[in-house]
Amino acid sequence: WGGWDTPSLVCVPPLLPCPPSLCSLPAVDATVRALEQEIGAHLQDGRRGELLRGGVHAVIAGPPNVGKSSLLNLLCQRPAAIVSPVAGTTRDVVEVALNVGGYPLVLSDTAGLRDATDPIEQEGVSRARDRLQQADLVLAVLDATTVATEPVGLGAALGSLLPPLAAPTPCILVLNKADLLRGGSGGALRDACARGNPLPPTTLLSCKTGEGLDHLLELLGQQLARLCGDPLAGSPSLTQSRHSLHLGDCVVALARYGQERRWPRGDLGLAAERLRLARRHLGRITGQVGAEDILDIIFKDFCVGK
Ligand SMILES: Nc1nc2c(ncn2[C@@H]2O[C@H](COP(=O)(O)OP(=O)(O)OP(=O)(O)O)[C@@H](O)[C@H]2O)c(=O)[nH]1
Ligand SMILES: [Mg+2]
Repeated sequence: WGGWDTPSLVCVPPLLPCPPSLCSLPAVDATVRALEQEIGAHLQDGRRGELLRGGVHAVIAGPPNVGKSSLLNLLCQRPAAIVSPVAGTTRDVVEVALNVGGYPLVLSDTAGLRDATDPIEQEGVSRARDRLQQADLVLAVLDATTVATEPVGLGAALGSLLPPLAAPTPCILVLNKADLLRGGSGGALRDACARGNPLPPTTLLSCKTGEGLDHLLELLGQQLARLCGDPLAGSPSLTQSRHSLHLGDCVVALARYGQERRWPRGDLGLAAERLRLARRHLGRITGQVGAEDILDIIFKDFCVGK
């Protein structure tokens, strides 16, 4: 110790490596990695939160006159869609919101899928195909009195009915007009429904008598539970796309922090800036919001000015 006139002796030498117990960077790296993985797992929740908030979009599809509109009316317990014996009755998409077993369902009735010649019906079929591409769940309806009675034939009928979908979409096959089945075909179809493979969950139904409705509701409940998960179990779901967006940006910023730290000559200042950005994206969800976020929420959720 040389007193006040020898300041170099009291400075901590800047180039000495910091003792492991004091150096916090590896701990920060590990925490950031864990956070990145945790947020990534939330983002991989299969849109469960969004489905719980906005409803599972289920589309009723099938050839004309098989009872699609009758099915919609049966499920919503009111004559929401026009039913008639004339094939090609439904043109526009008819949408109803329902609650099935506590899960929100947005059910759409669509025009019968066929090569229509009438231009208005063609437009209806085109809208039906568009809806199918956006569906979270498909209720494919066939006429039980005209289909093959063994699973392979039924699977082929289903395959030729549905257009190739953008993503693998869960499906329930409904064989309607069961009240009209004669002879042994009812039994054969029941066997096919029970056997499953290569069919999706399949049920016989009569929209006229209500026979098979309980089984259909059971299958619907199972699919909804699979799509939405149990909202009371596990980690909270992301119920708004805004949350997913900010969490996605946050993960990107955390990943860039990691890149900066792995790079042999990575810049600690830039790495810190990545963390600051990540924190800002999280803040947009947790309440540290900017003016633009407030406007966003007002216009999105409260519809002021629309
Ligand atoms: N017997 C019997 N008839 C039914 C059943 N479901 C529907 N129908 C009749 O089948 C006809 C067509 O029913 P819709 O519900 O309009 O059929 P759709 O598939 O919507 O027809 P499009 O809109 O033309 O594609 C109507 O006459 C219904 O009353 C059923 O379970 N049993
Ligand atoms: Mg219809």
